[in-house]
Amino acid sequence: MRPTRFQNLNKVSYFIVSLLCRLTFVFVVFKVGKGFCLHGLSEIPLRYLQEYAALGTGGGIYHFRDQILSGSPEAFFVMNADVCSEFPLPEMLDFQKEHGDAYSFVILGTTANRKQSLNYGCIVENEQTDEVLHYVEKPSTFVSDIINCGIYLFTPEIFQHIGTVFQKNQQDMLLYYDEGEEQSNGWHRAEVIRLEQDIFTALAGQGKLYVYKTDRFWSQIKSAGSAIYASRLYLNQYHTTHPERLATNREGGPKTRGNVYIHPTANIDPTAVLGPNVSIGTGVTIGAGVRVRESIILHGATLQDHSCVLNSIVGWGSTIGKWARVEGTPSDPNPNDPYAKIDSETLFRDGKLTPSITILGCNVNIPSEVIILNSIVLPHKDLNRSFKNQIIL
Ligand SMILES: Nc1nc2c(ncn2[C@@H]2O[C@H](COP(=O)(O)OP(=O)(O)O[C@H]3O[C@H](CO)[C@@H](O)[C@H](O)[C@@H]3O)[C@@H](O)[C@H]2O)c(=O)[nH]1
Repeated sequence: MRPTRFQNLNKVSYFIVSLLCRLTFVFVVFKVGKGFCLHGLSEIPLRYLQEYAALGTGGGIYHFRDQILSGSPEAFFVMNADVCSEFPLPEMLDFQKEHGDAYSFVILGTTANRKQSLNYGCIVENEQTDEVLHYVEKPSTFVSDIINCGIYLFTPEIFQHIGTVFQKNQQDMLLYYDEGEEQSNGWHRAEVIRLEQDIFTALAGQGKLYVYKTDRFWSQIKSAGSAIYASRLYLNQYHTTHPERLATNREGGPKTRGNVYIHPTANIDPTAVLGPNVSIGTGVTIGAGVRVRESIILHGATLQDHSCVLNSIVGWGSTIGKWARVEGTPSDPNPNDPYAKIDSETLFRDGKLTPSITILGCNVNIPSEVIILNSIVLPHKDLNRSFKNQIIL
């Protein structure tokens, strides 16, 4: 196994707490000898825990607390499933040891610009100690430019705090409801606990909650457009973590520009030009004269001769005909603002589809010599003409 930042780290389990598409990752850390230890990532046992209803991130982990705490871990990470990051987990563990007491909790924070900070949890810290003094979830006016990244380090003590909120919710429900079905409904509602509003807001200023600030890459992945941006961040990260994964210009291979990942099973004509920010999946076929930029081509797709794919995601097994052009509009953060984040905008603005990347679902067929612009094409569609700014069902 390749050495990773996690090597020498020992004994971890990994849980996914989920309901439908609501996902939270829980990453449990045990103490071995003097330090905290994590395994090589490929050896982590993975368990999938399914909530009976959406319980909120706090309620979800509280519901499964016995399983998370089995084996008496020293600490565990909780991570929102819709973020990408360098995930500085070892650094957060070190930070916890240096700051606060052994029972303190750590939030990963980063800096956002004033306007965008309103879309996130905002943290006011003590600049000397990094203690969280004040926490407001998505405030309506400016509170702080340090935002919550949705990555937390907890000790088992967090469950006492969540338990207190749970009991209070239960008492409130008992006061409210008298009988039967309504009461069981109330029981469920007592279990719904949001980490941010119900726990962090109360813990702020109590000497329990600290913020570890990162200036490394971090982004939400909430919209389709952010997938290409996230791919760019990870490809860039490969320069330090996995340089062998980045394609280089070799004789007989395609011409690459910037960061490009090519799966070894892909079959690419040497006259194709790929990059920057291109990821080519397993078994992809790319013909002569093809141009691909800022795109993700998923496994089994075929790009026929002289086709052009820009700012797009091409689904599994899709085919793009000769001389066809598949193009989207990037929705990257403002490159002139170092703290700008990607806007997780909705699909529609003023009743119109917002121009964004083009996405082809799986097994889509694009005929030769057409243009597909800023569109979302659902799976298994056989198109017969050009489309612009459309969702094709
Ligand atoms: N299992 C489970 N997961 C949940 C539930 N509710 C939310 N999640 C998961 O929790 C994550 C965030 O939930 P959102 O409700 O989408 O919140 P947000 O707008 O992304 O804001 C959160 O993330 C920001 C950083 O990306 C933070 O800045 C903000 O404070 C907050 O934590 C997602 O991965 C979501 O799937 C639930 O009931 N059950």
